[in-house]
Amino acid sequence: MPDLPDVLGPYDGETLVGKSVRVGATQIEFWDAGVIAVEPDQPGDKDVIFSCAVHGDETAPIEIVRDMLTDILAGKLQVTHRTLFLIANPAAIVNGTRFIDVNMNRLFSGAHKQGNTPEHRRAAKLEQYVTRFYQQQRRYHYDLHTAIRDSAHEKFAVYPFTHGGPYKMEQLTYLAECGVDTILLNQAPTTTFSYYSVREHQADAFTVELGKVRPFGENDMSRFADADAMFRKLISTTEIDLPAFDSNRHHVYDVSRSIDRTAEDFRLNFADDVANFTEFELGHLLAVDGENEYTVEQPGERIIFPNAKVALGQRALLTVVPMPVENLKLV
Ligand SMILES: O=C(O)CCC(=O)N[C@@H](CCC(=O)O)C(=O)O
Ligand SMILES: [Zn+2]
Repeated sequence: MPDLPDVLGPYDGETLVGKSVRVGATQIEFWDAGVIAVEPDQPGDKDVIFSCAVHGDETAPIEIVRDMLTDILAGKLQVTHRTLFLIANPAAIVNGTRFIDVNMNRLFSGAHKQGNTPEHRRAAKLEQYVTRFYQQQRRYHYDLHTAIRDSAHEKFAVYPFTHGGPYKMEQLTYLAECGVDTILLNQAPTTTFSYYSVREHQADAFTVELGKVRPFGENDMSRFADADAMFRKLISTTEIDLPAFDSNRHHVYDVSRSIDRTAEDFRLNFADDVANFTEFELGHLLAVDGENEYTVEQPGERIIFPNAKVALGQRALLTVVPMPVENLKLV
């Protein structure tokens, strides 16, 4: 298992916390371990957050963030817009696990007040850092992840619940340019990091799934080239020149059901290697939660994020149904 400094370069923060360095016309401040604010002297009108390692074993996003930081510190990537990098759970990275005590991506929007583990405390601090950071009117937050399973759509993003608000064509196009051609529309409030930024800070925020979880050293970084290039473009260009919105580029799925594990004897009725977005026929038994059986209720219903090992009371499976892009309220 690599030590934190090996995987993050100098960004573990123990030596840098409270310090700042100057690179050209940019100040780089180390607010905390894994919390790095990049402040151009004459910033543009966007505030951009990239977070990674909300799940500590999702290594590709950590490498993408590390490489951006390395290039910023070397003066090779010039930042135009204020940018905050959040390496959310360094302890879980060192441990090589999704989390230490609890899943951090269930602890935002105040849910961290329900406990006192290191993850609860870190989630509370991350909220404070986000609040401290956002100043401009145009706010963005891309919370970068990789998924446990293979996926029929390798790259996809969760569009947090908009409370009836429209979906932004510009954001869908930006994500498609990143290679993220598939969007899940969440239809309820959650305690995820991306929903927190949407709800509390009116940011355009997304959970972005960039591929499959792999250990450090096993990521094929060429698979992230488009995303990496667009992330860099976002922070270094005053206004990105995006192509016009094209509905044919996007696969959209509506979240149909969120199935929680409530019983000790929870099981999924399909194999561990069944990929995200796999469709089952109507009536197929998907999961058994104690006395309750969950079967496919709608034609075209597909599974996503299945995980029988989640803690009691947590989401063990989502189901989604395809939605024609034409049905979306777009702006
Ligand atoms: O692959 C999996 O089963 C989990 C991948 C993952 O961490 N997904 C996020 C999605 C967050 C969201 O719904 O916005 C999570 O479960 O936290
Ligand atoms: Zn994740």
